[in-house]
Amino acid sequence: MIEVKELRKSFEEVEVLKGITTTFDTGKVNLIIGQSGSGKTVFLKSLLNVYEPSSGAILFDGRDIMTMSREEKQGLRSEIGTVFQGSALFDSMTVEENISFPLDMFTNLTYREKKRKVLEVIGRVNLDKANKKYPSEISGGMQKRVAIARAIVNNPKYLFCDEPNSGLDPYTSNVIDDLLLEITKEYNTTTIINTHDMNSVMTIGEKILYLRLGIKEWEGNKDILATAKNKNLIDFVYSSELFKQLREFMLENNQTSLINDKPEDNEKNN
Ligand SMILES: Nc1ncnc2c1ncn2[C@@H]1O[C@H](COP(=O)(O)OP(=O)(O)OP(=O)(O)O)[C@@H](O)[C@H]1O
Repeated sequence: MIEVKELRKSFEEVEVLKGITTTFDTGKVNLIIGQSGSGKTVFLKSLLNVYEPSSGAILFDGRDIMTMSREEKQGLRSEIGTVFQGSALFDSMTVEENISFPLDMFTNLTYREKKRKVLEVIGRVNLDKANKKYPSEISGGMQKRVAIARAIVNNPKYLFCDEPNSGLDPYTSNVIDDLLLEITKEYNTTTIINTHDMNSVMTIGEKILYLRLGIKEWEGNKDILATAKNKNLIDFVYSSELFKQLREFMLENNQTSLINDKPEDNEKNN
């Protein structure tokens, strides 16, 4: 679980994050959404301590990153898996070598132990036939799966993904979404994903945090999204004609979720 309390981040005179308080539960997929410039990347980078927050608290299962020693931060770093935009793979390394990288960096495992773990996650993301290939020899969707395999190879407690669907076709995006949801359950990770993909929001958004101008404008989940009353949120999520019509259809048919779950009554800040 990650708890965020009154998080603020300024760059010189400009305050980008204006006191965000929220909780991300273990074993859940948490999505951060919002218009360009709303502060999603600064928020994610603050959680990862790439940016030092100006004030507030960020607790990783009770451990406040703001008061940790350098060694404690390094220890925490080994518990975090990341999937960044563009997959960020090493071009000169094979799929297998790319995936082994965090084990080489953060563990003292033997070659055989690393190999076993790498082959296990390669199987998990269905890349068995690609392990000796280089990133340039595989598709964008496969590269994303390599990045996900690399993020989970060291059994992280926390999984951070920045725009995991960017540049992918809708079918491949669904494959990646399904994989991230399954992995979150199997590895019991606290998963936090920055996304612009409204399909992801409606299918895997177990928790959705909507940022606007650096504040938490709304939080909820995919099941209560269609009935949310926050106008800014509605304008943002249902800005495309297709999603607008889908929302109207769902409301008319009293079906607030794409999946037939019962909506939970936990909408806040609407
Ligand atoms: N290193 C930085 N120094 C100064 N200002 C920054 C820095 N990084 C981001 N900002 C500012 O913070 C604001 C939020 O930027 P951020 O990148 O977090 O937006 P975003 O919601 O992730 O946008 P997008 O969806 O386009 O990626 C912007 O006004 C941006 O100019």
